[in-house]
Order: sequence, then C-alpha cells, then structure tokens
Amino acid sequence: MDQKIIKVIVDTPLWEPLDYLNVPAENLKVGERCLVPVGRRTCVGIVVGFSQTSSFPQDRLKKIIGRIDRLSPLSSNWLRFTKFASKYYLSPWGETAVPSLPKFFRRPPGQRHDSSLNRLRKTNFVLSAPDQELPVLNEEQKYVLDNFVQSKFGVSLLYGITGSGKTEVYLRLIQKVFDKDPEAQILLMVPEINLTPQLVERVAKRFPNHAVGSWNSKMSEGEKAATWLAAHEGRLNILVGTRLSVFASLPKLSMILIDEEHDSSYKALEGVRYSSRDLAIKRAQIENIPILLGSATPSFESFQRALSGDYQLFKMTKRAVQDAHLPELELIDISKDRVKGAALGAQVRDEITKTLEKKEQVLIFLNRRGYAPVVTCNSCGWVSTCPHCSTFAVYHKTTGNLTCHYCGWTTPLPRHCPKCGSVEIVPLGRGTQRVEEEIKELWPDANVMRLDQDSTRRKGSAQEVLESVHQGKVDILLGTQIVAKGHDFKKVSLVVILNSDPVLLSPDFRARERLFSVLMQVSGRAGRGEIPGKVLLQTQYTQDPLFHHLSRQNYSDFATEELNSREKTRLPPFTAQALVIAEGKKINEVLKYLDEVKQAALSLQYPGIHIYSPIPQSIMRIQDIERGQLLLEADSKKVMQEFLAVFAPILFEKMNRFNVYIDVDPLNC
Ligand SMILES: Nc1ncnc2c1ncn2[C@@H]1O[C@H](COP(=O)(O)OP(=O)(O)OP(=O)(O)O)[C@@H](O)[C@H]1O
Ligand SMILES: [Zn+2]
Repeated sequence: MDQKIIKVIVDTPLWEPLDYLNVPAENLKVGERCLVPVGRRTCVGIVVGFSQTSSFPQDRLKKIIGRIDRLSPLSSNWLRFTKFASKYYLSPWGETAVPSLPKFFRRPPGQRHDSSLNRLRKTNFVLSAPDQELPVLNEEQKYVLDNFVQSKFGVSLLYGITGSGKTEVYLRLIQKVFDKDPEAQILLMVPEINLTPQLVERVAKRFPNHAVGSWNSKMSEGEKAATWLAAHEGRLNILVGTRLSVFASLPKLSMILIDEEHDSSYKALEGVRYSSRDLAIKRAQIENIPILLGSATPSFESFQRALSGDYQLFKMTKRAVQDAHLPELELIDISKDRVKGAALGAQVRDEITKTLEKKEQVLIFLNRRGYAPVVTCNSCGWVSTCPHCSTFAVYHKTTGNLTCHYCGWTTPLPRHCPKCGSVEIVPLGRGTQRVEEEIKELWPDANVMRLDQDSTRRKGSAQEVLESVHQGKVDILLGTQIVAKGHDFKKVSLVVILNSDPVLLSPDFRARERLFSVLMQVSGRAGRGEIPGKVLLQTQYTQDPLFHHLSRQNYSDFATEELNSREKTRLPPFTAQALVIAEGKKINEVLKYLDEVKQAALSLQYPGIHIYSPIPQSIMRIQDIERGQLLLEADSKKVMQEFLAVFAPILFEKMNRFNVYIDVDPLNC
C-alpha cells in the first residue's frame, strides 16, 4: 500500500521530523536523501519514516520535490545512532544527523550530479606496499589478541604505557577482523593532533589489499565527499578519523578502535557538544560490535568503568622495542636551581650540554606559546589586556604584536605605556618564543626548532619539522602540546619539562588529570630507541603527589588516589553534570536569566538532581560577549538523561531571549 505521508529530517532546529505528502512514484525508502521545500528554500533531507496520517491538516502539507540520486539508503542503525545522539545531547535530530554528511551530499544537487558522483568514485584508496616483516608480539600484546572478544558488543580498555606497542595491537586486531571477513569495515579514531600522514601510511602499508582513508576537518570538500562515499558504499575498509568520523556511514562496520581515548579533542566544544568517544560506544552497541579504547593515561571516566568491571581491562606495562625502557624522571626544585632572569635552571643547562655533546636530541616542553603571556608597565603596573575579552593579550616578538588568543585581536606593542607614558614596558613570564631565544643564546651552534601553533600555520609545516627531527637534523626541539603526542622519536634521549606549575593552581577539577596525562605523554618521547632516556622536570612543588606518581610513571596509583578524592567530593565520574550556558551583552542580565532557568528547574522538584547557582564562565567575556553558566548535577548519567527529558521543553521555551547552549557531560566547568 502506498504511504501518503513521508517523514523527513532536515538541518533545521525542529524537534520533530517534518511531514510531507509522498510521491509514491519516486519510491523513496527510509534512509534515502531527498529534496524537500522548507519555507522558501529547497533542502536536502533524510527520509526517516512513512505513515498514513499526519497531525497536520493534509491540505496544508507540502509535497516532497523528489529523489536526488540512487545512492543506497543510510542504514537503520545509522538512523538509530544519530537519533540517540540527538536525544542525548538535546539537539534536534536533523541538526545532528544532516550536517555530518559532507556538503556534496547535503546540498541540492547540481546539474551534473551523477557524473560528479562517478568522478568521486574514481578516487583510489588502495596503496600497494612492499611486504614487511612483522614484529613478533610480546606476551602482553598476545594476551590482548587472544582475549579480545570480536564477535559481539563489549567495551575494552587497553591501558598501555607509551611505546608499549598499542598501535601494533590495533593493526593485529584489524587483521583478525579481515581474516574473518575481508569486506569488513573498521573505524580507527584518533585525536585531532595525532592524525598524521605517518599513521595513515603505517595502516595502509600493513593492509595493501584493503582501502584505507582518513577523515578530518582539514580535508577539502572534494576529499571528504570521495571518502564518505567510499565508506558508505563499502569500498573503504579502514577509516582513520577524528571525532566527526563517528558519524560516518559504514554499513559493514565490524570494530571500533579509539586511540588516546582520554584526549579532549574527542569532545566537540561548539555546535552539538558531543563526546565522540561516548558516542562511539553507543554506536558499537547498536551495531553489536566490539570497541577498544586505548591510552597510556586513560580518562578517569573510562578507568573507573574498567575498575568496576563494566569494561574489560587489558594492561601493557613494558616497552615493546627490545631494550627500550621507560625513562628515568627527575624532579628539579626550581626555587633552588634558578638562574636569574632565565627559564632554564643550572642543572637542566648542564644536562642539555652533555646530551648535545653525545650527539643526541633534546626535547623541551613548555605549554605556552608566544613570547610572553602578558606585558606590563614597570612604573604604573598597567598590563596588556584584550579590550574584547577578559584575558591578557600575549606578546609575540616575531610579529611585534600583542595578540589575544581567544578572539585574535591584535595591536602593535606600544612604545609607551598607554596609561602613564613610561617607556618601561617589559614582558612578564615566558612563552615558547622567549625560551627559544634563551636556548639559541646558550647553544649557538645547535640546530633549534620550535613547534607550536604559531610556527606551524602553514599546512604541512609541522610535518616538515617532525620529519627533520626523525632524520636527526634537529638538536633541540622546543614546543607545546604538539610535541607531546604520539611521535616515535628514536634519538631523543633527554626531555625537559618547563613550568607546568600554573596548572596545579587551576580551579578546574580535571586540570590535574590532564596535566598528568600530558606530562606522561611528553616523558614518553624519551628513550624510545636503544638510547636510554631521561626526563627533567622543573617545579616549585616537588612535594606534590602528582609529581611523585609521575616520577614513578605510576598512572594507576595516581588515578586511584584522584578517583578516591572525586568520589568523596561527589565529582564525575561519580556524578553526572550538564551545563546550561547563556550569552549576552551584559553578564548581570545573563545571570538573572539563568536564575530564572534555575527556578524553573527547581520547581520540578526532581529527585537526585542538584542545581547550583549561576556564575560567570571562567573566561567571562570573549569578543564582547559575556557568558554565564548554570551547573546541573545528577547521581548518574541515567538520572541526568531522565531529568533533561522533562526539563528540556521548559528550557527551550525560555531560550528566545539569549543564546543558550546545553553541554551534557561538559569537560570544562
Ligand atoms: N612486539 C614488538 N616487537 C618489537 N617492536 C615492536 C613490537 N610491537 C611494537 N613494536 C615497535 O615499538 C614501537 C612502539 O610501538 P607502537 O607505536 O605500537 O606503541 P604505542 O603504544 O602505540 O606508543 P605510543 O603510546 O607512544 O604512541 C614501534 O616502533 C613499533 O614498531
Ligand atoms: Zn580577545
């Protein structure tokens, strides 16, 4: 029987799918894209259902325009998955699902749509590579291979120290899937910063007979369209992608692997604020396939669930390369070792000189870019702030400018103090540019490279720097987070960590977890080859337990201790949080509005929910817009979901006066 009404989701902020009159001759199926009129526009929508009746009067319903092409429909699992994501993160289904398609597939088709499709299909994802000798797996790796359950849904956590051969395990697991079904599809998720051509190449080389593609926000629309289509049509076997790849259409998806699962880039910070790690687990459940989360420093959320038995825990405690050992870490009390007016203390200088004499490489980590985080006037105490944000403007010596890292506002460094006219304007604190200057003065003959957001603006320039480190052309590599992640430097024998102390004073309850993780990552860059490694960490707080655990490379004790304190103070993962964020011109109005929201939430008297008072966000003003937040807390994610289902309609009713966002399971609050 022909169905009269066709239900379609489109990229608009509407909670229910739109009803249209069907054109039975088009023979559209659930999961197919189609063209529909929305207001005066023509939009691409996705068919999600049919019915004989509509709650709208039929004479007011519009007719669908028609089909777009003959692509196979999106799977019912994919639809279920996107619907779940929409419900969980309180974002309309259409706005969640449709934007995950590349532009080519969500825009009304051009005249030569079919020939464009055929052109996209010609992209080749198979790389034939010479046979390679595979390493013999060690006992710990073998154990994972033998005990990882492949046939059904289950979450496993692979907690393996840096260099323990996690990537090798991923590759072998993929091989096992292909042994059973050569047509299978696998999703390998990686953090934004880790998706290097080297990794994709490593995967592609291992599977010369399978198609391997990558997926990230930096790709051109053409590349995205070709990759998405190949995945959707089952021609792509392995998709290596960043967080948005969790929404890819993979009809033969058989396993999901998430590398560095603790990485915060898996969480979207704008739009639909989803955690792609959490969504990937849901996706695996819907598809009834296994999922493996890997990390040297698992997120406390995941570690807790492994300890409680929800996830299967695999441990890899040894470095995979023969004779490679975890580096020794030494804490240096900077208050005793300081060289006046300099970032590098006496002992650090000594060790760097020795390392350079041995022709080995040094890596220096400082998580602050620019020259100085702020400049100040020595006469009157004026400091460089951004006029549009509640932040400091950072001095960049290379450009001679003060720049706001939040809004990009830039102005030349004033010659005279704007307040008192004095010429005594001096930099305060140190960023990578200033430390680079110090290093170049100390070791004028060394080849020094700096790697941070400023030095790598050009596409591919980070790759060039990393390549020359691998080739041994660089003596000292200095950088921010970018140098911390994943790179397998074989000749780095000394790692120096400068000034991570400010993080210890942060009010964010996740700051310690994050610091530990990044410091473990950085330390893990030392001693990966045959040369033993050493890590020196300068700090004022040598007694802090965080550094104590770090120097023993003891993630597990650190996590257990911190988890205990989180449990006592009722913080995630022992509770669930959600933020209502509102923005407007004046913080007072924003807070007043959020207080109304709070009263509305309180009036529900929902058990197991705690509602805090509205406060300004930690960086209250960005680009002249002021932001406040209201924190909601529940005993569990389940209770939070149940509460939000009741509360959301009330909240959305109130949303018209301010821009309001909801962040479920926020990472910053
Ligand atoms: N069983 C093995 N025998 C010898 N070498 C191995 C073995 N497994 C892995 N390796 C090598 O050890 C090095 C580190 O392995 P891999 O990159 O898989 O580690 P990882 O745990 O992913 O590291 P990281 O967490 O630091 O990214 C690589 O050079 C890899 O080729
Ligand atoms: Zn600014």
